[in-house]
Amino acid sequence: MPFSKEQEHFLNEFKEFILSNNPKGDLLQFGFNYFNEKLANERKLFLRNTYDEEHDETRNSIFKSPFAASQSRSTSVISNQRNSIVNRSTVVGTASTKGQRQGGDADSESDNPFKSDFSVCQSNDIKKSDSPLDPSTKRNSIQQPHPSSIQQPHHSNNNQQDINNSIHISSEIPRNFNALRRTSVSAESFEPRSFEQDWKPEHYSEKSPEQMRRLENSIGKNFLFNSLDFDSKKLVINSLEEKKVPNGSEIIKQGDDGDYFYVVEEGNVDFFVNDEKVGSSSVGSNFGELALMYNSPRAATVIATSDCILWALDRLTFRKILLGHSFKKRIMYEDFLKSVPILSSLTDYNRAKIADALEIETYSNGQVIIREGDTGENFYFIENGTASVTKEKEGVVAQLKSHDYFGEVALINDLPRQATVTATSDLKLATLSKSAFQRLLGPVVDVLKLNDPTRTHQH
Ligand SMILES: Nc1ncnc2c1ncn2[C@@H]1O[C@@H]2COP(=O)(O)O[C@H]2[C@H]1O
Repeated sequence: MPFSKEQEHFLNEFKEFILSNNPKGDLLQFGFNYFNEKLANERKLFLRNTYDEEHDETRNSIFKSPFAASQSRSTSVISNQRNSIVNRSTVVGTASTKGQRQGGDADSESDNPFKSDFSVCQSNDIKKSDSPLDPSTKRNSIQQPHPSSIQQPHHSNNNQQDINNSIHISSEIPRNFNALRRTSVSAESFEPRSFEQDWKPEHYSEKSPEQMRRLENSIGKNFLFNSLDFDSKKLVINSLEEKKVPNGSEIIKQGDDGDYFYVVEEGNVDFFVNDEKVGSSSVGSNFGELALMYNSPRAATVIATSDCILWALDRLTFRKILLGHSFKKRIMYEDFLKSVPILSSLTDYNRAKIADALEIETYSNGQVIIREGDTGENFYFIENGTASVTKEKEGVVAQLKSHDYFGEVALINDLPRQATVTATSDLKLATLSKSAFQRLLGPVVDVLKLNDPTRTHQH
């Protein structure tokens, strides 16, 4: 049977790529990288397209997404800053009179989404033979040499051409290529719409109406789930598997392939990168998303530090449902947050957590965002546009532009707002609540303090 046009094109493209890079040695790794990169780009384009569709009400808006430059579809992402994602019942903040707000608050993650009496269980006890949660598993130090950093798809900076041509794979053979070969690439296509009719997750098990109500009550508050429409939420709930994990178990091992994403109903876990503790989390939190999002090896080892009840979502359901919705902000804000100087010292993981917590506000030229003397509730990054900072006694004291931040002084010093900030163009802001600011910007607080514009006045 002859190849179809599409198949022929596909093969030719790969052939050309091999010819132009002339890889020597580990061809399999080379091929893996090529297709992994393609998959990542497909995902990114998909997310942007979905974002476009969701935001088409303001296609003519003049606000620009930080990712706009990456699109030759100049009317697409650029023009999509709708004031709230109302149609999907995902709104957390409604449009305020000050500005318009959209997005979810990952802060709600810190609420206990599982606090209700939780006897809804699937009796999916962990299979000893193949489960990463095998309670008999002892914590081993990691044998496999492994890149400590989180592997992420390459993101060239921003134009459609770049996206299409962003496969820049070295033809050099990785020295320890066998040990480092990543095998977790997933062949699943990133087209949620195509499965909606017939696709059922592998571990799908209908919950009773009573179980459903209780599960929905408990996880509905988690930011991961409150962005889902009714059908997707039902699918996710029916796909969750309960995992009981004894204290001391290794739930995830750094370097392994990603199989499940976890939400903690009960108990505490610690995270280790290269055997060094990097954090911990407890009730209502979630983990294990990175390997599934980026098709990369597990970035950390996760150990239960008490008996835990976890809800696990399989990789495919995670990718098909949650990735397209709940983690969209991570993908959308990844490049932006990387390019904000104050955040450059943070790890990718910390920036991802910030992206989860961001909310978007839009203001028109002339609108006041914060007023001198008010109580400080939020911290802001300028995603697009300009603003001026004025003090009653001094007049204009600063001009702000894209990638600048403001609103930190009141939060770090526990003071009323020290100045008024006014939009001097249409303005798009990414904002963090005070609690998210305190929780997520801890590592950069010293730098914020050093840069505190009121510091010279105080000393
Ligand atoms: N500092 C950290 N670096 C990487 N992963 C972390 C960190 N802290 C917590 N984690 C979580 O540990 C998980 C290990 O599996 P994943 O790489 O899939 O996803 C990871 C994150 O959810």
